[in-house]
Amino acid sequence: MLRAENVSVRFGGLRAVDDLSFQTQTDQILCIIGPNGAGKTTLFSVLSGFLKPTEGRVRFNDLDVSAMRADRVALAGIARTFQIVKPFRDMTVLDNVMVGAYAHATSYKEARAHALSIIDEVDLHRKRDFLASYLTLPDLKRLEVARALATRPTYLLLDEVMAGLNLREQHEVADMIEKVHQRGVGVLLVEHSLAIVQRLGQHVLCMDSGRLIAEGTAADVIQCEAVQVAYMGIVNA
Ligand SMILES: Nc1ncnc2c1ncn2[C@@H]1O[C@H](COP(=O)(O)OP(=O)(O)OP(=O)(O)O)[C@@H](O)[C@H]1O
Repeated sequence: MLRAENVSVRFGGLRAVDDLSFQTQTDQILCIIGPNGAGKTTLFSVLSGFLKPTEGRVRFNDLDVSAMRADRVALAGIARTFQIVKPFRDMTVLDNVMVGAYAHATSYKEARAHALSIIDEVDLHRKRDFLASYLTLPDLKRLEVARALATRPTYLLLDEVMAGLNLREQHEVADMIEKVHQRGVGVLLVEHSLAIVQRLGQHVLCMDSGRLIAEGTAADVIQCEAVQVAYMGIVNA
């Protein structure tokens, strides 16, 4: 179970996240939507230990994530990707994924075997010896997910992993996310593409100005008047 309890994050006078609570389980794909600046990435930073909340806390099973360093949170089982892909560009795909695999591996052999199984899972096996700098954007996204998966997460936090992809590429990445989820990894997704939210989101949260303004099924949240006004810019919804 991953639970945010009354989490607030203030940057000076700005409440980037404002008294937000929710919980999710590994059997769920949770999508977080909201307009630019709503606080989605800030919330991910809190959930993954990169940022301490000003108020409230995050619980991951019995652990208080808000009191832990980001590297400890990752080791405990929460891995995140970033909006802007950040691979080691002058390293191969395999070496990039091995960096993540060393989080739990005790030998080169074990790290390599685990990295290869993850590379298979994300369909990058034919490109495992390519330098990351030679990958296309869709493959860079796969690599980003692979690097996170290599740390053996219980929860995988994907921040706008579809950004910059066309609809076909988005659905290919969605296929990969479903496959990962089916083997028991909890998935949290910050997503702008409503087609993907409708496909993947078993539970959807909508944020606006740091606050949670709607929560429920994708259909319910997308039809909610407050969401249509805040997110889709529909006046008199
Ligand atoms: N380190 C920071 N210092 C000051 N303000 C910040 C910082 N990080 C984020 N903010 C502000 O907090 C608010 C929430 O930002 P955040 O990036 O979490 O939103 P978001 O919903 O992820 O937006 P987007 O969809 O554009 O990525 C914004 O007003 C942003 O400018």
